[in-house]
Amino acid sequence: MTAVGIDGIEIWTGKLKLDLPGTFAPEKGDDPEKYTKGLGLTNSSFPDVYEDIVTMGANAAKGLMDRKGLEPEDIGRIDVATESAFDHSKPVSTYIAGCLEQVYDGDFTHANKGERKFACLAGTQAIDDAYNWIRAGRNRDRPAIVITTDTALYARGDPGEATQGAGAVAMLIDEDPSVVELSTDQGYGSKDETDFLKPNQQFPSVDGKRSVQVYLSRMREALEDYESVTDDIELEDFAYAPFHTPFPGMVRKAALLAYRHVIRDTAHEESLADEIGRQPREDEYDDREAYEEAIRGYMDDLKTTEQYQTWYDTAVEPTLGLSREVGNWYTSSVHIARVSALRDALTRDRDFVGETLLVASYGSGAQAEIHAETVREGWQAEVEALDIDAQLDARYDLSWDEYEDVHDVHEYDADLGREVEEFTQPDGEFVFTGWGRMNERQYEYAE
Ligand SMILES: CC(=O)CC(=O)SCCNC(=O)CCNC(=O)[C@H](O)C(C)(C)COP(=O)(O)OP(=O)(O)OC[C@H]1O[C@@H](n2cnc3c(N)ncnc32)[C@H](O)[C@@H]1OP(=O)(O)O
Repeated sequence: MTAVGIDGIEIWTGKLKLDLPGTFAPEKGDDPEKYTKGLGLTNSSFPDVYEDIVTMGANAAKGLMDRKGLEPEDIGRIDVATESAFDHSKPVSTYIAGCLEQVYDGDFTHANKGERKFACLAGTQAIDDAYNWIRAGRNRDRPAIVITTDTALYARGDPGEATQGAGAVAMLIDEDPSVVELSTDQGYGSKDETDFLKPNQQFPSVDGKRSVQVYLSRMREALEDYESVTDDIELEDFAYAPFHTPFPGMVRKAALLAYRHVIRDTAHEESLADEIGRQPREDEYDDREAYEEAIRGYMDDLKTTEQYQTWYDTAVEPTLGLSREVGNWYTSSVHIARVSALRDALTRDRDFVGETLLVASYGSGAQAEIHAETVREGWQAEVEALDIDAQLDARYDLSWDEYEDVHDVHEYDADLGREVEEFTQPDGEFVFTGWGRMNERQYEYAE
């Protein structure tokens, strides 16, 4: 079977940044370490006044097409995953295709376009759709572009305000890919949950603490479902485990839970037994409460062991590099975790072809999905081509007052009563220019 997977990746960050420990924490009266150590975040990216989900997505897609030498006629499909859409009918992919048609000869008339929604999981689902379309032989030898793009903003004063972010990732899905091949095996954990939602409103209604528990429960189910279609997972089989990362502290919790699950009844559990005992088994306890108490105690001990720390530092910590610098990018979040892992492998000059990643995606509402990806010949050149470090360095550092203005600019219903000037100069990129006669958003390419 011909390999199908990710052939190229491009990232676009919002061009502004908010320093969480330095600017946000003092205004909130918080200890800066709540951000750096607790949540695990240093900065959040924000969109400048002329940026939105369309400009960020189109800029990422243009970067990808230029680097891969592609024209519109080469692309068979454009899918956008977002939970920040501003239009209930016209998909964001049509706005993005319209942008791209301004700068390329030819058009995307022939391309199938769509928009995927399942909170942060939608990007992974859009990759699945493209994979299935290629596997079904309906692609006429053409690749798909999958774009994940979000402005992850929360209402001012919501606890989620600490975990905002904005950016986009464009990925080329093709046969014989140069970055990773996707596995056919997948595991799901899916339930109707009311933890994070936006019923006809821009900013989410969030039960933050519950959303953390829902994330962990769906992940555990997805892991069990994945194991039901594959052999039991062996820790040694995976070089990295990129998770959906709303904030790195969330992944710290998920990784510990996954590790405990995976090592049960293995030599790893035995080798820890002298130090922290064996894992509690439910049938050894009178009731569920006592069992859960024992599990919590075991987890507290487990996270301090050298064995666990070594695995975490090798397979998980390196996936959090970009997230710490940009915050939550919703649909893009697991995809920048994958890129962070690949960048770590590059830094370490790892002999990486044929190694495997265990990728764990999640969307509120709620569903988790787990699958494996195998690193392909060519990954190195693709990762070396990314210019995300330069983009991060060039971000404008917002003061508190400027942050308040930027939040208002991007809030649909806020009435500032004055113009807010842009903080950066557009340079060879798509920009938002205003509204048209049917209230559509309009864009231009700024040379
Ligand atoms: C949204 C998605 O993308 C989908 C999902 O993944 S859902 C799962 C994640 N949920 C979200 O991201 C929802 C949006 N976020 C939120 O609602 C909130 O930011 C939150 C609930 C995650 C945290 O809110 P909070 O109440 O302000 O923070 P709080 O729990 O007090 O502190 C955060 C962490 O910092 C730690 N901390 C606090 N002060 C600290 C300090 N001075 N030093 C070190 N650590 C500190 C806390 O102990 C806590 O860590 P643990 O959970 O490991 O104990």
